[in-house]
Amino acid sequence: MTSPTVGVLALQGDVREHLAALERLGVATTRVRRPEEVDAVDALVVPGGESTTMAKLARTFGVLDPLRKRIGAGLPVLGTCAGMIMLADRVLDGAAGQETLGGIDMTVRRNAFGRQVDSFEGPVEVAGLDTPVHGVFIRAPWVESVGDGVEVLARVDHDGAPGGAAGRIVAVRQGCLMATSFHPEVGEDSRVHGLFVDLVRGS
Ligand SMILES: NC(=O)CC[C@H](N)C(=O)O
Repeated sequence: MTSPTVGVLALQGDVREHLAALERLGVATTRVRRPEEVDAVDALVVPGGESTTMAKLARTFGVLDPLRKRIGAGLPVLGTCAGMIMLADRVLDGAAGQETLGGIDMTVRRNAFGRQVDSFEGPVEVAGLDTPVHGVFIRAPWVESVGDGVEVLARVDHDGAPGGAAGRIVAVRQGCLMATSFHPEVGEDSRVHGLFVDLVRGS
């Protein structure tokens, strides 16, 4: 796919920052809020925000099931922070009855980095990038466990230092689904979005 249109799920969260990051890469973008808009995109970003609110709004706006269907049919999706939770097949410490879109065979722990350190920043080495990105973690989840088909792209130590093999999983990929615990849309560095756009173009 040479010139894909990438949608940003625009129910709640930091939609504008994702649109800006994609536009810096020269990608055509659009906001997705209604069922007919779900069908109009070649790929989707699910932003950071609040996953329980986002899931409820997705149900209310009638896009939860259409999105699940498209993800099942191979729609490439990047989820960041709350968006990572939305892409998880299993959630720990979720709200009662919390729904997700699912798609990535992983168990995500919501608000995992704890209340004291619930926001921190630091360098994150991401597979496929030459130098670390500046990771911004805001009440971030981590990935507790992944299935066999899931590639781990990044880990950090609990305190936010680069984690190596022992660190917590903060970025993953399964097929054309990608998720990060941190917010790559904050700041001017669009390289994580670039990795996603490469996936979209290759799909
Ligand atoms: N910055 C974020 O997206 C935070 C995610 C939030 N803690 C949630 O559970 O949805």
